Amino acid sequence: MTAELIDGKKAAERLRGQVAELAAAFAADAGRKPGLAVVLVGEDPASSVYVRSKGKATVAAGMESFEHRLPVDTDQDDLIALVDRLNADPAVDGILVQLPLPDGLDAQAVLTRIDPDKDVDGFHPVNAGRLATGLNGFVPCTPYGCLMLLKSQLGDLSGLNAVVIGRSNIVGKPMAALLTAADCTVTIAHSRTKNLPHHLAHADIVVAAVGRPGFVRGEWLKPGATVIDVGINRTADGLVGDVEFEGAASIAGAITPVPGGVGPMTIACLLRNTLVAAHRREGIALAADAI
Ligand SMILES: NC(=O)C1=CN([C@@H]2O[C@H](COP(=O)(O)OP(=O)(O)OC[C@H]3O[C@@H](n4cnc5c(N)ncnc54)[C@H](OP(=O)(O)O)[C@@H]3O)[C@@H](O)[C@H]2O)C=CC1
Ligand SMILES: Nc1nc(=O)c2c([nH]1)NC[C@@H]1CN(c3ccc(C(=O)N[C@@H](CCC(=O)O)C(=O)O)cc3)C=[N+]21
Ligand SMILES: [Mg+2]
Repeated sequence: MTAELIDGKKAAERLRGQVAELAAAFAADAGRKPGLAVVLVGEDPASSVYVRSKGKATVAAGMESFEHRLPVDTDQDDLIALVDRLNADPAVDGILVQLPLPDGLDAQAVLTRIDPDKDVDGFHPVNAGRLATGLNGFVPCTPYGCLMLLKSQLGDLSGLNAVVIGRSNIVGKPMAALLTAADCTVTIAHSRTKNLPHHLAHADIVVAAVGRPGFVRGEWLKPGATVIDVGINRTADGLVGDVEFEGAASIAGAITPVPGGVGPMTIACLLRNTLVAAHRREGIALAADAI
C-alpha cells in the first residue's frame, strides 16, 4: 500500500470536540442545550445501531437527544403527526427521520413535512434548492463530511477533476453540488454510465457512493488520486466499502478506510448542523468560520 490513509475517525473526533465547546457556550447563552430528535420507524438492526450511536454522540457533545421509536406498522398520518409535533417543539432544533422507512411509508412526503430550518439532514427540497443555488442552508451530512476530508487532505480544490459515482439525493447529487461550488470540474457517473474507467482515468478526486462492495478497482484510478469511499456494505468479510481497498491503495495518493472514514464524519456533521440550527433558531451568532 502506498496511499496515505485519510483518518475520518480522528477528523470526526476533532469536529465533535469543537461542536461540544460551542454547544456549551450556546447552553450558557440560551439557557438550554441544542436538541436533536431522531425518529426510527421499525426495528431494522442496522438502523437501530445508527440511531443508538447518534444518540450517544449527541449527549457526548452536550446536546439533548430525543429518540422516537415507532412500530413498523406505523401509518403515514401518525408519522406526519409526530413530525408536526417536533416542528412545533421549541426544545427541538434538529429533526432526523432515519432512512430507509418501512415499505408503505412515503419518505419524500415525510421529509418534505420537516421544517426546513430544523432539517439537519439537509434532505428537504428547500435545502436541496439552497445548495443548488448557493444559498445558506443545511447540507446533507455525508457529502459535507466528505468535503471536509477532501479539503483537509488537499487544501484548495479549485480546478481539480472530480468524479462522483452515484446520483442519489442523499449522497451523490449533493456531493457533486458541493464539489462544483468548490470549483472542481465534476462528472457524475451512475448505472447507465458508459466506460467508467475512461472517466476515472482523469479524476484527481473520486467519491464512490454506489452501494456495491469493492466496485471501484485500483487499476481504474489515476495514480495519486484522492479516493473517498462512502460505501457501507455488510458482507461475509465484515463491513466493506465501494472501493476495492487493497488495489486502490496501491495506486491512489490517499484513501479513506471503511470503517473509520466517511461514516464517523457523517455523525460529526449531524451534530454540527444541529448546533448551527440551534444558533439560527435562537438568533445567537455563530462566527462563519467557527466550525
Ligand atoms: N458513510 C455514510 O455515512 C453513508 C454511507 N452510505 C452508503 O453509500 C452507498 C450509496 O448510498 P446511496 O447513495 O444512498 O445509494 P443509492 O442506492 O441510493 O444510490 C446508488 C447510486 O449508485 C449508482 N450505481 C449503481 N450501480 C452502478 C454501477 N454499476 N455503476 C455506476 N453507478 C452505479 C446508482 O445509479 P442509478 O441512479 O442509475 O440507479 C445510484 O445513483 C451505500 O453503500 C450506502 O450504504 C449512504 C449514506 C451515508
Ligand atoms: N435520515 C438519515 N440520515 C442519515 O445520515 C442516514 C440515514 N438516514 N440512513 C442510513 C445512512 C447511513 N449513515 C451512516 C452513518 C454513520 C455511519 C458510521 O458511523 N459508520 C462507521 C461504522 C459503523 C458500523 O460499524 O456499522 C464507520 O464507517 O466507521 C455509517 C452510515 C447515515 N445515514
Ligand atoms: Mg439510499
